[in-house]
Amino acid sequence: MLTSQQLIQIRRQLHRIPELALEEYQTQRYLLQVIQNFKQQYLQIQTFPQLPTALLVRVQGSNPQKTIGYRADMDGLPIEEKTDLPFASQHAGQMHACGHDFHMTVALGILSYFSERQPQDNLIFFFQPAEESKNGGKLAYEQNVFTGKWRPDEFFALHVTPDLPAGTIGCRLGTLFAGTTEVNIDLYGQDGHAAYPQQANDMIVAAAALIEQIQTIISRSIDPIAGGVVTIGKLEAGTIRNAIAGHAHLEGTIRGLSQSMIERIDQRLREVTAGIAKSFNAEVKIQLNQGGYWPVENNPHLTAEFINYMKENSQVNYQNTQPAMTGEDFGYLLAQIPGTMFWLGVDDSSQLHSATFNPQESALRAGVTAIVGFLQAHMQQ
Ligand SMILES: CC(=O)N[C@@H](CCC[C@H](N)C(=O)O)C(=O)O
Repeated sequence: MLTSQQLIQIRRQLHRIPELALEEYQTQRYLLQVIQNFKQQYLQIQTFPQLPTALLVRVQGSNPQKTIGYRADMDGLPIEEKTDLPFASQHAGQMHACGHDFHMTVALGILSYFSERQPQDNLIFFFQPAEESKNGGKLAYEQNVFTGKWRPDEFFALHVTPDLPAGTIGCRLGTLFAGTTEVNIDLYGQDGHAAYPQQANDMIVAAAALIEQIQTIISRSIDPIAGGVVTIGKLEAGTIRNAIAGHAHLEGTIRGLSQSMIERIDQRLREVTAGIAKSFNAEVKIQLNQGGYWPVENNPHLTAEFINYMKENSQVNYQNTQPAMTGEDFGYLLAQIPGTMFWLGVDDSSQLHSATFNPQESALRAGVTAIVGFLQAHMQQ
């Protein structure tokens, strides 16, 4: 079984080599290298030409009643790391700023344990590409990655959170994470000289008006108790100070804790964008894409069992958590296969997706121990 020091070394190596969605080749090679050092007797490894960076590892159970899936996402983010850590990202402009290096390391820790102590039930570890964008979970499901003996009956996964003490497990019955819609908007007007605005149609001004209007969707169009989010995270327009921009491109994300909330916000965003396009005499192209980012709905039965185990185990620090507006394409997988998503605390003052995110590595061992314990107890149910 991997020692605490080995877990830290693995996490640091993964942290050095973040790769973007569907480009996780080096990450996959490294995972395979680590797994080759485990006892192979009960293991089977599968890769897929249709989703080449994905990786499935199956552990044959001794007396299987079911097949339990455990998923860890693999991709990093297009963020330039600013931590100054000795093991900081070696890939310019890319960073494991969402803790997927932790997710993979904890999965390897659990896998190493069960490679040496054959589990009663079968286990399937799904190392999933493309969680941050391009919905790798949905792609895997639709491309029949989980067929025959590779289909789990249940699925579990964690996400790290800087908001809980290191090693704390957090979870809740019901909805854990929001569903999200990816937003792409292009506004087209007339470019021209900065000195002659009357002869042009300025898309920077139109984009500014649109962004202001978008802020009214949450404050004026939806039930404040229900909650929702629209964030425009990227705006591109113009080339130089003395030219009027004829094109603006906006990217953002919508979040809601229910499908109906997401649809309501989607609809208002379309209406507001059409209104701005009309008032600025602009052409507009709007693309709203939910993909696999469905609300993460925990299965009542499995999640109650998970929470009870964590609460009753004196070695585990457990906290009930509120629903979060983060998204996850594990929501899509949980809509197909029952299961539970939960948090692992990593105690940091920087948030997820921050260039200074620096999770506490003591959470690795605590996470492995808590999850191995739960899986063992769950197999005896
Ligand atoms: C945990 C986390 O941060 N997940 C991502 C999921 C991406 C959602 C989707 N691509 C979008 O941008 O809407 C998140 O941003 O919450």
